[in-house]
Amino acid sequence: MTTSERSMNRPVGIKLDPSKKPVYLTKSQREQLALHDEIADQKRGHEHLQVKYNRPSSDNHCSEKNRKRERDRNSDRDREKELNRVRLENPAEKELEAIHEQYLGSKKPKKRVITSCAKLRSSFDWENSEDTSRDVNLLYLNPHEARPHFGRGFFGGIDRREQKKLAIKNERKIQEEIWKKGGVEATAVEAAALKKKEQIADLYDTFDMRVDRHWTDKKLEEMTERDWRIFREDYNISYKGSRIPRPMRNWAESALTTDLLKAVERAGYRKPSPIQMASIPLGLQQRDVIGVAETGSGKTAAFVLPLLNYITRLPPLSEENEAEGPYAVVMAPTRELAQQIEDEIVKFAHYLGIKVVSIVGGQSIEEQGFRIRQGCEVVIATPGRLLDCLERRYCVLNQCNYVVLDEADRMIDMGFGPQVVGVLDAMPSSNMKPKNEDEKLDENKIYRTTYMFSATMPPAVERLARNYLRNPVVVTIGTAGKATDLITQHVFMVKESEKMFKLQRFLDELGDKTAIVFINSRKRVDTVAKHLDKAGYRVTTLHGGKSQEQREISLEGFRTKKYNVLVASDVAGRGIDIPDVAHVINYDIPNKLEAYTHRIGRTGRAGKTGVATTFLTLQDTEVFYDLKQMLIQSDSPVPPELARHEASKLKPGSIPGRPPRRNDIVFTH
Ligand SMILES: Nc1ncnc2c1ncn2[C@@H]1O[C@H](COP(=O)(O)OP(=O)(O)OP(=O)(O)O)[C@@H](O)[C@H]1O
Repeated sequence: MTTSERSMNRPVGIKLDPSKKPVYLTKSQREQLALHDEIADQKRGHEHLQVKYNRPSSDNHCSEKNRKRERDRNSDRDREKELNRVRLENPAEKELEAIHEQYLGSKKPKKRVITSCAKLRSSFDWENSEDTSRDVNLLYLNPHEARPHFGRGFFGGIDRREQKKLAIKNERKIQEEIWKKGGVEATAVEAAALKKKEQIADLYDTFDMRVDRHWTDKKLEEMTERDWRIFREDYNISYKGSRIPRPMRNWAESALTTDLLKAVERAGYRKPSPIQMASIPLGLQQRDVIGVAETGSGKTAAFVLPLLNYITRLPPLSEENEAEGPYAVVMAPTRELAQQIEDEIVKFAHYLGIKVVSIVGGQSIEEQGFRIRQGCEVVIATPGRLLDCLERRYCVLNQCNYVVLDEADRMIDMGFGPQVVGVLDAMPSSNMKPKNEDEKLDENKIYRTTYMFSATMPPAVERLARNYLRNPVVVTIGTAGKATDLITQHVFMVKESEKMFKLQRFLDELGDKTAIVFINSRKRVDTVAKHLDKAGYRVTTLHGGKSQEQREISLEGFRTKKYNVLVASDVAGRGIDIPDVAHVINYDIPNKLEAYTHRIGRTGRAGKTGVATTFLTLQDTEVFYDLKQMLIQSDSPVPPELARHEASKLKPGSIPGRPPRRNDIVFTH
């Protein structure tokens, strides 16, 4: 290009005349000049190309248009930059800009931050038509279409059975092609794996996605994951733990021995209760279990049956090993409960011919020691007395690998924690399960199995469990700590002086039914019982201040309905199973709500309904909050005096005058 040609196209304001002296150009003028020349060159080149190929193709035409647009945009941007620069050289403009920046923020473009996510995001610049996967895989060729199959057991109209089958068919085809191309043959393992997958896919034909049958109509092998989920929901069973075996749906499906199943039938237990369904299979696999279920829901059989099943696996006691102690130990907080568990074990061990000994306070320790040394498979004990026996060497636990802590929280609450730990430490530790929860247990090996059961599980028990249980499974039926829905709860706000009169009114309505009246202190138990006795009621008492013999006579008299009112302290609050108690009356409310749950649980047992009445005074503020929550939770009426009392609105231990937190502040205009 000649100089004259160039000068003709110069931008306005920059004129060059070669005949005149050289002109000084500023930097910006030089830049402008260079840009102009560059644009002119490109334009010419393009015109040249167009002439060469005569007519531009539509694509070329498009891209040329785009390029032109891009060039225009660039020159606009340059012009704007230049204008800004000139403007900012002016001090007044500079000041204006600074003020603008101060109040309205900088106009400078923000640097774009590329997040790590954005870096990884891939963008494909190929088109659908370029996708080659459809040549190889039929699945892509015929993408699955949703068809109107609603109401026929398919999810969202998708026939998963067909989908699964097609997927495995294609997988086999592709795999075979790969083998063919590579000139190799499938190994037996690979072929078997493919075949197995096909078989699994075929199974979809018979069940799984179909919801036409309820789980109760299905055989065990037909149960799908979904059925098991519904089953657990139906019985309110929830688990916490790993590698959990399936619950049992009925006795026939359990792995209990025939003798035990016969004993279950003999006891009249037609169907297992939810806690039994969930925890018996766990016990049979020697898993450690923490079982939390409502009062009267059959927890005793839930630990007794796996315990007896375990004993049947061991050699019968002989002269050689009977001095080594029992095979299993059950600990319970009270003597009455220990004796009740003994009865339950004897009931289920009917066809096994095993010996059970109970070791509780109030009886001769020497005699108890003698009975153990004579040989027994199971010992039921209160922790204090058992530790005493162990320390005096009346008995040893050299071959005991099965331990049950019934009402574990109560034992800790009563201060028996050290004794429980002492007994656990006296057991052989060589058979503890591996700490690693992924390690599979050897079915033929004997491990130490620990069971903990209660209707309530406060944190102190969880601490004990952490130290002595290995990878336990926590089985909860319903809501932990909640009273069973079979009990109708009433709470009355009364004055202390009104209690006796009101109690008598309730007892008058009993007829031939039975009632337990709970009172917080032994002394008051005796006083109230005396009063009722004088008034002509058939009353007996039970508390820790009575001799063992008196306690047994009282309980037996109440069981046989010789007496229809039992006035008792908390000794009778836990575990005691007396059928058909119609009414539980809390003459005094216990100072902990867990005790309340257990006390009222003496009624409404084994599927029967019951009534619980509680007298509350204005001095019992300690439990107001928890009691109100409990009543609300179980849809029971809350007396208005309790509902509006300040103590029922604030959890004990929380600070009423706490300054409001940031989130609590409400701004008003
Ligand atoms: N599967 C069953 N079928 C029928 N009755 C049962 C079944 N399981 C337990 N029972 C009966 O239910 C009653 C309560 O059982 P159990 O004493 O074991 O309850 P629990 O859960 O231990 O109660 P608590 O928490 O008060 O100790 C007992 O009389 C028992 O015989």
